[in-house]
Amino acid sequence: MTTVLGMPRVRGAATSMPAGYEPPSGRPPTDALVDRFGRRATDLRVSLTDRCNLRCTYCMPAEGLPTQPADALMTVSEIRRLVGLGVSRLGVRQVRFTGGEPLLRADLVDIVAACADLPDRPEISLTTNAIGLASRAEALAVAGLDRLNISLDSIRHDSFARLTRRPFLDRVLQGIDAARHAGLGPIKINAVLLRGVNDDQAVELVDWALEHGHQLRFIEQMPLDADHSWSRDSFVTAEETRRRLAEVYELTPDRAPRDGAPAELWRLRRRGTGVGPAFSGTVGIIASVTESFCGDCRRTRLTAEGGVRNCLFTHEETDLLGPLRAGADDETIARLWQAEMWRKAAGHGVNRPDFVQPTRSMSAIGG
Ligand SMILES: Nc1nc2c(ncn2[C@@H]2O[C@H](COP(=O)(O)OP(=O)(O)OP(=O)(O)O)[C@@H](O)[C@H]2O)c(=O)[nH]1
Ligand SMILES: C[S@@+](CC[C@H](N)C(=O)[O-])C[C@H]1O[C@@H](n2cnc3c(N)ncnc32)[C@H](O)[C@@H]1O
Ligand code: SF4
Ligand code: SF4
Repeated sequence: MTTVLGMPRVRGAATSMPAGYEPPSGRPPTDALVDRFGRRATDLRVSLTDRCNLRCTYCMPAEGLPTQPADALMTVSEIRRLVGLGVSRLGVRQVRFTGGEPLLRADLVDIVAACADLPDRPEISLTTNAIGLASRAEALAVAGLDRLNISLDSIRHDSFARLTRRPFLDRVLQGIDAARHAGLGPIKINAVLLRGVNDDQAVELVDWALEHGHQLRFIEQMPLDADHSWSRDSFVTAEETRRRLAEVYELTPDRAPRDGAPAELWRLRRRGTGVGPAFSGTVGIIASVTESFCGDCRRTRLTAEGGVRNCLFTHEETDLLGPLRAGADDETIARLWQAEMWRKAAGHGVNRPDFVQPTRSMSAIGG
């Protein structure tokens, strides 16, 4: 077992610790965003809004959710201050903007530019549903966006509309094209498979992605939907996804170091004897539930209202925006941020019998 800061590093079995291990209490011992299990958060995910123009069934309810008033959201300068503090004092190296739908922020280009202009500029990425990206991809690239991940669960109009409850597939595809033309590729495409809706479409999604030069990642559905419709017995597991792909492709694990990434990469080779297109490439599988990667977690999150969350599944947050608006200095804010990360749990606990879903759902947390 490797140790960081003299503490055991959690690997693999994310929710269990070595017998007898007592995590230390008290204050974190360095200026980084460390937790009691020796993990160091260098990857900051910033939610820019809790609003969205889709209603994906695994995320939001059909009628939407109450949203925060505009003045409760972090402004461009507040985002720059917190991201800057994370980068200059707390070891953050990567920043990802998410939501809700980050493209709904009219000032998204300004937010990206403000963070790209920081000393020790972090890598800047975006996770989006791509609606409205067609007209903004170029400006985002010029502002300093390094890369982006786009969510797309089906390339069939009927399934897309059923999953997202909106008929906007063409707009998403236009957004993806525009991003590629703006030089924002290679683009990662995130797809959640839902039983009875698109679980029969894994291979066609892979074929489409390979044909267009995108990297597709299948994501296990997590119990973070507002409708609480997730069921342990029916979500599509990584294992099942691999089985479906194996009917058409030979899958071998990619040997590149995973380096804390949620996606496990698999190399694909189409089976057959020269019949059909000879596609090959990689596919990612994000097995958040059945093969969790919490032991290597490098994440810290800011909600759109400036609260720190140490995990997607935590039930608690520490407000940073309130103190910032009240005039707190960088030292005070950094200590609050560190204290929240210090109490991060070993893992998400979804597989434990006493698991309780967080009150906030994915769009409100920032996925
Ligand atoms: N378990 C877990 N899953 C997460 C977390 N953050 C995001 N996800 C899931 O991972 C999926 C992919 O996230 P992305 O926003 O594309 O980011 P990423 O895959 O971490 O980013 P890359 O650096 O591009 O690999 C999301 O759709 C979520 O379902 C997290 O902190 N924990
Ligand atoms: C919450 S969305 C926010 C960004 C943007 N609206 C989008 O959809 O890309 C971020 C990611 O979370 C994923 N997501 C949402 N709910 C999820 C759930 N219950 N389980 C797994 N992934 C989920 C989406 O598929 C998307 O890739
Ligand atoms: S997954 Fe993204 S696009 Fe879909 S409802 Fe949630 S926030 Fe909106
Ligand atoms: S569930 Fe929590 S601990 Fe696990 S990878 Fe996600 S944020 Fe990290």
